[in-house]
Amino acid sequence: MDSSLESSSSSNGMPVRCCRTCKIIVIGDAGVGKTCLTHRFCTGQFPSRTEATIGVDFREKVLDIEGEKVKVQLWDTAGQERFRKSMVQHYYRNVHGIVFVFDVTNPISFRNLPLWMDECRQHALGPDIPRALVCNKADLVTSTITSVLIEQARHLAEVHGMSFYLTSAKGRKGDQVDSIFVTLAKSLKSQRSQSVNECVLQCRSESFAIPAKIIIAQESKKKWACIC
Ligand SMILES: Nc1nc2c(ncn2[C@@H]2O[C@H](COP(=O)(O)OP(=O)(O)OP(=O)(O)O)[C@@H](O)[C@H]2O)c(=O)[nH]1
Ligand SMILES: [Mg+2]
Repeated sequence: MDSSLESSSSSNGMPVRCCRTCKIIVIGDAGVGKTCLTHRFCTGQFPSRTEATIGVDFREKVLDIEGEKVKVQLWDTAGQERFRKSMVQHYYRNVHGIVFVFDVTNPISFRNLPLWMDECRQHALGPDIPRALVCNKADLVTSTITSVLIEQARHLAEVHGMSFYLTSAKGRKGDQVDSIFVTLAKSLKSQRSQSVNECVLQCRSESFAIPAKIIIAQESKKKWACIC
């Protein structure tokens, strides 16, 4: 799916603003809480019941990032192999950000993280794409075993240059859940600003053979596929 340029109309029918769309995929083993996390972020609620995701579920939320509207489009993917097989190619197309999730009560879901990272690499998602590692179900943390797992996860995140979050989709406060997606959207925005700045500098230092506006548009497209 492509990112898109959206516009809304004012009362006189003129477009009044546009909104960048960023695609963030949420991946990890079955049952780790991907659906609950994305649902919590978009609605503020923990779903009363969920079923295994089949293929993908889409959720969206428009954020105001430093005065700019950014539509965060979440791809809540299926963890079960049989429900994701036919969709994998679509998951990894035009991705702007990645959220890896594991369940703190399920060490296997932690040990499987390298497989999810490999799948990203196989689909040409490089380390330049902002990513987060989420240790979910923090409300169930009880023993030293889970504390050790959390420290290992923190280390893994550091090694791979990812931000780390200990969250509960069920907890009373949803701040940490919000932070995952808001921080990713912010880093995408700053990444884009940087690419535009680099571009402007490049235009200044080169011969202006190509109009600056066109180069900026091309650079922006790489990152967001949408310029306003
Ligand atoms: N206690 C607790 N339970 C959670 C939390 N997040 C999810 N769950 C429960 O974990 C189970 C699986 O949650 P889902 O969000 O459906 O998991 P998923 O990763 O989307 O699973 P698939 O769609 O099969 O890949 C459900 O019973 C949820 O209620 C959490 O933060 N705390
Ligand atoms: Mg799900």
